[in-house]
Amino acid sequence: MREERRAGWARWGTPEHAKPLPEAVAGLLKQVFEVTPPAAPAALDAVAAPAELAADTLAALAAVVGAEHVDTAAAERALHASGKSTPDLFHQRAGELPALPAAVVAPADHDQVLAVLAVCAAHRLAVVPFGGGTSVVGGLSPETGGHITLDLRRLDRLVAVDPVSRTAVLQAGLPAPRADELLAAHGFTLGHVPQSYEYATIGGFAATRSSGQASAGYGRFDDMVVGMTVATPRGTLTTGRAPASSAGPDLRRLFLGSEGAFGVITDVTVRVRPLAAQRRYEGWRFPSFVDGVAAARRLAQDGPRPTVLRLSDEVETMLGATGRGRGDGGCLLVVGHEGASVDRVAAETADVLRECGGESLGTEPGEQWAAHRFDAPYLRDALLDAGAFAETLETAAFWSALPGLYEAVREALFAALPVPSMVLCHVSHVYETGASLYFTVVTAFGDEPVARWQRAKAAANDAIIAAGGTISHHHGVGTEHRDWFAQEVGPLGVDVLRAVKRELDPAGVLNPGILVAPRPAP
Ligand SMILES: Cc1cc2nc3c(=O)[nH]c(=O)nc-3n(C[C@H](O)[C@H](O)[C@H](O)COP(=O)(O)OP(=O)(O)OC[C@H]3O[C@@H](n4cnc5c(N)ncnc54)[C@H](O)[C@@H]3O)c2cc1C
Repeated sequence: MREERRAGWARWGTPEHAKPLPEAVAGLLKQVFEVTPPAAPAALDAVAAPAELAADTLAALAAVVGAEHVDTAAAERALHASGKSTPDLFHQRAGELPALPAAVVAPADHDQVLAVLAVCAAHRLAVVPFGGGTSVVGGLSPETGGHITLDLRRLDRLVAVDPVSRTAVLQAGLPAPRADELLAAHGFTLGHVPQSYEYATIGGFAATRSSGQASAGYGRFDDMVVGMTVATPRGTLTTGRAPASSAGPDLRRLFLGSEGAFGVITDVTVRVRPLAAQRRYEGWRFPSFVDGVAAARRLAQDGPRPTVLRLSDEVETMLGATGRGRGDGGCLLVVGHEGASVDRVAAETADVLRECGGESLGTEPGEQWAAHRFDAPYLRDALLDAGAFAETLETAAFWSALPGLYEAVREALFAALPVPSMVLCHVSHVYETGASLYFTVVTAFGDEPVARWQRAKAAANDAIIAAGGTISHHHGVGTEHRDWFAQEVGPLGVDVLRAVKRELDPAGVLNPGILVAPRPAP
């Protein structure tokens, strides 16, 4: 994994998994967007990283985890300085990392995590938990740098499986594919498949309240978590001792989405499901996005509930970004069924979709989507190599607010972006009461691509709050959404979160500036 991470410097995947741009897209970029390929990315080994930690601090950390697990090499620090948003990739490509850690520390177990936190509290040293490093909201980049990164890669065991209750205890640093591999040996799966599946970890999913592509059937990661062990500078907290409880507020919920600001999640007890006996993915065409949204709502509210439900708007359908565009207009809905009664559920779903005005395109578009479900970030690499910027943002709202939110975000983006730019959207997570919207923006770099994106993103964030959406359905808050998150929860909400943080992390060393801004000095 460490070699793979090196190979993934300044891009999403490793070069051998790179996906070339389709010729038509490459042509469009040159002719319409007039892009020119940028300079090659800075080499990882060229990143300068002067030593920053005092000898006594390094010795205290080494005494806990062993000197071989405290890495101060420049390359290792650079690889842990940020996540994988497009602005992160720009910083990496430029070799300029605003929040370089002073060391990367890799504890072996929960007790070592606790002991590292004690060292950090004693030395007033900021500490950033690091799972798969796939954050897209600045969750790994506190404002100052000079912190230590707590890389959880050695917490990589399946601790226990309870086949009777259908639960499993997974250590936080397990990457999702490895967690599924270990569970498969017991006949189980998580059913959690975000687009970042190849690299993201169990602890990261819990810390960010992640949501996967099959959330319609398996639920969000929040729904899967039945318990957690959390190391804090004040000691250990264990949450979740029964499937349901009315014993006070649910402390699990306090740590789900806490993004490393309240503690370090060291293991997660998850609900697991039997491995799917059958799978079937189909494509359906709807005359318009409005019609497709109405069909998705009908299924979400009245059933039957497919495992995957993914509706592209007209532009995304045309570009075939999440499935195969048919070139004959309308919107593509991908419907996936996994489990034991696929044929029955597929037939019942088909009846409903037909009633809602859908036209079956057979299994080909659905199977195509499934085969290419992880391609988009690789294509983003290819776009960046060509000189075009591709970045995403997401939100969610109640069904009644969804059409207004869709229009408001598109308008805000178009007003802030240069001409020509493209804005694509899909719905990929549905609930009885509402759904998510996921936007993709494609535009040329311009002179200052990061500033260009920041302006567009700020305009979209303002529009989201004004139109009644949440600032994030599944990417989290990090530093990038912090100001809008504060508007969403209000000043009292921020104070409550600060009070929790103060209690668990009195020295304020855990992920400072992530989730909530530090309290201003009196
Ligand atoms: C191309 C791409 C596609 C993506 N697709 C999806 C998607 O489909 N659905 C989705 O939900 N998200 C998606 N994301 C966002 C990201 O993958 C998720 O937020 C994921 O849950 C992060 O997991 P991670 O292990 O990489 O965490 P990291 O990026 O390492 O960390 C994320 C945050 O959690 C904290 N953290 C990590 N581990 C722990 C821990 N054990 N204890 C406490 N705090 C911790 C970190 O400090 C940081 O603030 C995508 C990202 C990319 C780059």
